[in-house]
Amino acid sequence: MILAIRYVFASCPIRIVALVAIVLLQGLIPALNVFMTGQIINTLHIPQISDNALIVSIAIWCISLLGIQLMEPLVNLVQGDVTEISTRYFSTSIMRRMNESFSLSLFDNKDRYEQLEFLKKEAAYRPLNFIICIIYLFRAAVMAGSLLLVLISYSGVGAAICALSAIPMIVTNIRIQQKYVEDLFRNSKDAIAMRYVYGVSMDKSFLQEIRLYGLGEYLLSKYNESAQNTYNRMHKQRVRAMVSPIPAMVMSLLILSLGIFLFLGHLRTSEMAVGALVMVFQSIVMMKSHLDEIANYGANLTIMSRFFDSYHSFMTDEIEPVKNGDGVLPDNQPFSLSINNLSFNYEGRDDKALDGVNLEVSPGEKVAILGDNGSGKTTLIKLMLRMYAFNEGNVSVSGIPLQNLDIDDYRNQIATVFQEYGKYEFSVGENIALSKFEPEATSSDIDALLRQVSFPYEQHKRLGKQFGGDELSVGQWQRLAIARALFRKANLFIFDEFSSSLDPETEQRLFNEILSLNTTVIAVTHRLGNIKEFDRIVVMADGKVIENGSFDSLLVRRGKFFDMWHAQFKSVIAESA
Ligand SMILES: Nc1ncnc2c1ncn2[C@@H]1O[C@H](COP(=O)(O)OP(=O)(O)OP(=O)(O)O)[C@@H](O)[C@H]1O
Repeated sequence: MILAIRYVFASCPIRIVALVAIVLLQGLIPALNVFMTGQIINTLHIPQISDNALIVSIAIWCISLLGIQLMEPLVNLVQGDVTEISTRYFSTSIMRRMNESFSLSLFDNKDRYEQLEFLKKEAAYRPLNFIICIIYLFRAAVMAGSLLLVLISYSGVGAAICALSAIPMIVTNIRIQQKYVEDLFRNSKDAIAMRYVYGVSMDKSFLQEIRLYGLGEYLLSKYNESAQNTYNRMHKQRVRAMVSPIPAMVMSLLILSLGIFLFLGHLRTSEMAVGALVMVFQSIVMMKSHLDEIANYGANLTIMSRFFDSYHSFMTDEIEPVKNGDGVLPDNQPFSLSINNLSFNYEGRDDKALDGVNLEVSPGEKVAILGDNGSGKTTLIKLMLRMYAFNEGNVSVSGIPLQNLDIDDYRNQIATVFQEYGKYEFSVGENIALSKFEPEATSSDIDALLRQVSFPYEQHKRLGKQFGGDELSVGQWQRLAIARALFRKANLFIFDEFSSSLDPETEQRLFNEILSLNTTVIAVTHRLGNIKEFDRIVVMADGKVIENGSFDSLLVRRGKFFDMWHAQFKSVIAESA
């Protein structure tokens, strides 16, 4: 809880102090109003009281009433600002923390992945709930406290016992909420399944298959199954939440009755106006209702603290295994690569994705990497890009060990088209130049690239239906990803299945253009149409390099590459034979 308050306070300290002050005032005004009611009733019975004193008391009573009405919109105003600033603070802190990470390891650790999903989902509303809850709790505490003070002036012991009557309910509510959180956590597997299936049934990329295979009912039944599990467990929990506070309620009521009894005893022996007696009862009822609020909000806060625990651990734990170095590579010189005995297995997996890989690439060389699915091609690329830490073998770039390089500087000199490239629903130009795109300036470089990849829209065209823009075909998105890579003046080009959705003509042309670049090129590909144009071909299987040589030398060898070539060009070879 302290942690949560600390983080929320750090998000906008000045406004929070202002909010606390306003809420404090808001909490005190009703007690002032009640107190003034008592004063007015009491003074009415004093014969020598002047009209002026009565008018002052009534004026204060009226002002306090006006205060009660005015405070609410003021609290809403400041509270609204605080919640928005605070929500932005948490979301941007999480985004910044993500940016601090160099690698992809976050997503391979099961616990971290779940934590990220949790934070992603909850960051949008948990700080907001917490602030509202804690403000209401604070206000209820101030209101109850100030009413208690009013009551103490009539009977200290009676007031104390009335206040104590809230304790059984506070304890019981907190216990119930803790149990609720545990159950919710146990439910989270079903909750994740529900969210996933719901997401799939609304996701455009699944829609064709859902229609074609008639998956709608199947998804519905999967959703219902998880929803039913959740319902069964949570319903039991809700029934328990309804029944289990009854003993605490009875006990609270008994303690309260004792307090009232003491009050009555005290009031019977003192000279008190009937009106003041009514006021005391009204104060007890109001205090009781605020004490109940404290019990509810206090219990709700225990649910929310899980978000802040998780946030704290995400923000402070050592989660990045890749260490940055300070080595800088010279500009405008194609990189060479030297990979020695490199082995790697993903977190949580015993089998090796890479197993003793050796590979030398000279500056400016064009190398194609081939291999069956799952043979380790993409993993090798990811390791070259420093997306994972490794501790078996080594990789050097232009003579400098990878782990000694400044990662940002190194990556700035590399252009890549990933197998899973980004489809940014920004403008066409932004998709190419990303952070360097200036909407006001039309860059001739971007226009030239759009022509180079034969892209049909101009650079200011907005993309993405949800932003009122156009939708692209898969191949058009891929052309944009290629243009994005070509925009960088890189010393190493890495392409992982970059042409899978291109039409043959565009593929042929872009392949040739890329191969004519004065830079080192490494291309993972399954398409062998242009393979002859590469200086060298590397074939991988089971995480190992099994063949490495020129096109002609590998054909002569009659190994895996020979089989691949024949499998792809069987009919052409047969015709020409
Ligand atoms: N993030 C990951 N976590 C765990 N295992 C992974 C991960 N990514 C890949 N693997 C495993 O590593 C092995 C190599 O995968 P990789 O993606 O490098 O193959 P690939 O040769 O690029 O395959 P493809 O031709 O299908 O793209 C596979 O067994 C795969 O299951």
